[in-house]
Amino acid sequence: MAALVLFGGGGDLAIRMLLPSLYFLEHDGLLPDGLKIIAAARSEESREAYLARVKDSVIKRADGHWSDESFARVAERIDYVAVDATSAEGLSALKEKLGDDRELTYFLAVSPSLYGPIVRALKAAGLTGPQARIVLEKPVGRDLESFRQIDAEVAHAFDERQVFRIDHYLGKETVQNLIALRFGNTIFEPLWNNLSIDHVQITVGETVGVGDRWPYYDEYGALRDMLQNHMLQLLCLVAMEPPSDLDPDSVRNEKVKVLRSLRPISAANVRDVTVRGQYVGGHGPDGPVKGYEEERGAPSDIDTYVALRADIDNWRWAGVPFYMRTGKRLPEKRTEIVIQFKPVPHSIFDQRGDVVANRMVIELQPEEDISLTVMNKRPGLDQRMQLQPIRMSLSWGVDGKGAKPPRRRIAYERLLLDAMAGDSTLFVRADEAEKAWEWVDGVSEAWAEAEYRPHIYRPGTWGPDAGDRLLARDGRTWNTNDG
Ligand SMILES: NC(=O)C1=CN([C@@H]2O[C@H](COP(=O)(O)OP(=O)(O)OC[C@H]3O[C@@H](n4cnc5c(N)ncnc54)[C@H](OP(=O)(O)O)[C@@H]3O)[C@@H](O)[C@H]2O)C=CC1
Ligand SMILES: O=C1O[C@H](COP(=O)(O)O)[C@@H](O)[C@H](O)[C@H]1O
Repeated sequence: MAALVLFGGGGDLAIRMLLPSLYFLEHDGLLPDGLKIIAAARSEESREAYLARVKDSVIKRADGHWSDESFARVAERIDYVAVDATSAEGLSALKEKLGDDRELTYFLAVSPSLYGPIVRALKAAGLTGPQARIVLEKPVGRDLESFRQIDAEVAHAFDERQVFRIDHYLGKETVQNLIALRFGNTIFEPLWNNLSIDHVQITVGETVGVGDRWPYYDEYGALRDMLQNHMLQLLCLVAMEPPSDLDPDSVRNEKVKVLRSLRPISAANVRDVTVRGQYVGGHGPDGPVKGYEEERGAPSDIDTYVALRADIDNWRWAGVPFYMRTGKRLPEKRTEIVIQFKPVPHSIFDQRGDVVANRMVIELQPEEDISLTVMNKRPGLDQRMQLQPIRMSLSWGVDGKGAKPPRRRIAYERLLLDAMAGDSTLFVRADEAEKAWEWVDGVSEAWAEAEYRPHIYRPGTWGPDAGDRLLARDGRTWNTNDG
């Protein structure tokens, strides 16, 4: 029989994301027959109390998709067990519940510092084996060295084919749609290079602050929390060469090549090509909000905002900057990739400013959409032809048939199914994570060497002014989505 064990089953990620994902998979009849779900954490909690917490969380997310029957079915699979997962003895209650089950998927929704100890304990308890799989949440480690240490510990008990390093951005529908757009169509590929593309922007804006997560966040900052993983993965999917097929290794080989081509950033140019920021207190959309240092209760040099210019040194992308920015307490929850095409080489229209360069916006949040801005003629009998930019959306259901868009899935739904089925295409291979850490370590070392402290920014703004100057220096501006 198969079992999914959620270590950290009582924590924020599990309650807010993983259990609701499992409910939706149950609702859609996609969970494997007979699958048991065992939530494991140290706190003593009855199964009933745990299920009540899960139910509250699912109801919050269900939004028109709640079903008592579906919840009853998923609840039947769920058990809760109090364990200290860092020692073989601590795992005895779990071992008992697993009995003879050997098709085991372990999901480590715990602090990365526990990955090594938990893997050691699983091995010592005899709970590893060729049919077991382990899912590791990001970030694995906080730099290249700690990544390698954790990876070596994991490798004592699991082969690479059994290890699933999760990056939930890869489970987002639009991210997979980007693969479909690039490799399921012929029209974009001839344009997808430095001949037609001026630059690329990747923005991940969040309105929330760090809040209670500061003990974790203060060691990682925006660079390690978001850019090392989610944002570099997005960059890889935009920039990679077409893989020969969709096999996990074919895709991941191409992503690694991109990471290897990233130009290192050094202390000599770090102030020109990167920006660090940290929010202070002020007014958010719902009233006054604390600054990061007030939340943390002490001064801190950590970045809650980072923006940088990445250059990919290969034939396709030479001279095309990839600008990336992410931060907490920004004005909008917005995740998007902007492909900015070059302007027309010569305008035949009266005023050059009439012609706006084409732009493709791949929006992941708040809406999922891919749109292309093209120029067309403004209707009318004006003597001089008037142009206007038109945004064509490739959204679900915008095909004139008025189809109702499918429910927007939680990214973890896809990834949980894939991990249990052993499909690692949408997971991060060890060498990808290594290359990403190597590049990001270069940035953080350059910050340290150049003694680059974060600029402050007010909540509800798009970060420090230096973030705008990063693009202004190259004669460009961030996408504002207002036309
Ligand atoms: N929260 C989020 O939105 C996201 C989180 N992540 C990653 O997911 C992981 C978990 O994060 P999050 O849920 O926020 O963290 P939490 O602190 O909310 O949860 C951690 C969980 O681990 C359990 N735990 C701690 N020590 C042990 C132990 N020795 N044995 C068994 N269980 C233990 C805790 O329960 P108890 O104290 O009862 O043992 C708790 O259930 C982290 O790696 C984080 O970086 C990644 C993306 C987003
Ligand atoms: O991994 C993380 O992601 C979330 C943002 O995820 P999203 O799917 O809502 O965009 C971020 O808030 C968190 O700091 C980080 O650890």
